[in-house]
Amino acid sequence: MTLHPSIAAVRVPVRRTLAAPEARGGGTGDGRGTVAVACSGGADSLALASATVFEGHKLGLRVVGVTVDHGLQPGSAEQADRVVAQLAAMGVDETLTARVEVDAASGLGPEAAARKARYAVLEQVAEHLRAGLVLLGHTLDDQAETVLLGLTRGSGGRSLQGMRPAFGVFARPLLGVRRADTVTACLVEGLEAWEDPHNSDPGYTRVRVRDRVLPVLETELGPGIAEALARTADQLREDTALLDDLTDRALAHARRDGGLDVATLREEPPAIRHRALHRAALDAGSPASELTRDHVLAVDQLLVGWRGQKWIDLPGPLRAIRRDGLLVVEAP
Ligand SMILES: Nc1ncnc2c1ncn2[C@@H]1O[C@H](COP(=O)(O)OP(=O)(O)OP(=O)(O)O)[C@@H](O)[C@H]1O
Repeated sequence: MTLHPSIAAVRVPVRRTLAAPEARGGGTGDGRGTVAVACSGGADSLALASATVFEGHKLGLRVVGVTVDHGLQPGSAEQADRVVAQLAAMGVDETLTARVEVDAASGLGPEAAARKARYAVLEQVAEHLRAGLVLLGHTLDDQAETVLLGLTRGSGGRSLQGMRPAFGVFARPLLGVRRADTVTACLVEGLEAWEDPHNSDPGYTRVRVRDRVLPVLETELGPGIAEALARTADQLREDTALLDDLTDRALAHARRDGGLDVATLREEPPAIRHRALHRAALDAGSPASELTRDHVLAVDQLLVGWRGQKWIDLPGPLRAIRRDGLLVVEAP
C-alpha cells in the first residue's frame, strides 16, 4: 500500500529529527529515549503527533503528548481534554496537560504572555520527563509569515531569519512542510483538528498576512513564494550566525579598560562595527525594543567621521561616551 503523499510529507522530516542522537535524551528507567510532542489540537501539531508516534515507536522511543491549557478562553480545559483523548487514541505512551497562569501584568500582550508561559512550562516538562526533544508543529507557512512580518519591521537580517529549526530542547521538524499537507494528513488519518478562533481574527497582523497578503503574493508572483521566503530565512540564518561570530571576535579584540578601543573597532567593516555597537548597547542594558538602527548609526559617528562630539544618548537611559580613545556605554 502506498502512503498518502501528505502523510509522507509529514513523516519524513519527523523521522529525520527523531533519528538524530539528541532525540534519545536522558532516557527512562527502561533505557528508552523519550520525545515529547507539544500539541494544541491544531492540524499542524496533530499531524506532527501522529507522525511522531509512528516514527518514534519504530525507533524504540517513548512518545509523550503534552498540551498546555493557558486558561485564557472559556472551555479551554475541555479543549485540553479533547486533545489528550486524541493523543491517547493515536497511541502515545503518556499524555500530560500542563496548566499555566498567564501573567496578565507582564506588559506583554495576552498572546505573547501565553507563548512565554507555554515555552517555560514545556521546558519544565522536558526536564521532568528527561526528554531529549520537545517537538513543535510550526510549518513552512508559519515560517513564510514570520519572514514577511520581519521584513515589515525593517530591522535587517536578524528579523528575516525566521524561526530556528532547533533551539535548546525544542525542535520544529515541520518547518519545511506546507500547512495544507498537515490539514490533508489529518483528514486522511481521521484526526479532527481544532481551529483556534484567533487564527481567523483579522485584528492580528499575522492573520492578515496569512489570509490576505500571502495568497495575493502567491497569485501574483507564483505559487513558490512561501518556499522562497522560507529558503531566504535559512540562508539568512546561516549568514547571521557567521556575522554574530565575527562580532564576538571584534568585541573581544576591542575590549580594554572597561570599554571598547575606538581605533580597533574603527578597523572593522560597517556590518561588524554596527553589530558590535548594537550588542554593546544591549549588554549595557538598553532595551532591544527601543534601540534602533538610527541610534547605532549615531554612535558609529563617535568612531568614524568623528567631529568632537562627546556622547550619544541611548534608550535606557544610557549614554555612549567617547573618552580617552575608548567607547563606553553607561548610565548618564
Ligand atoms: N496550547 C498548546 N499546547 C501545546 N502546544 C502548543 C499549544 N499552542 C501551540 N503549541 C505548539 O506550538 C506550535 C505552534 O503553534 P501556534 O502557531 O499556535 O503558536 P503561536 O501562538 O504562533 O506561538 P509560537 O509560534 O511562538 O509558538 C504548535 O504546532 C504546537 O506544537
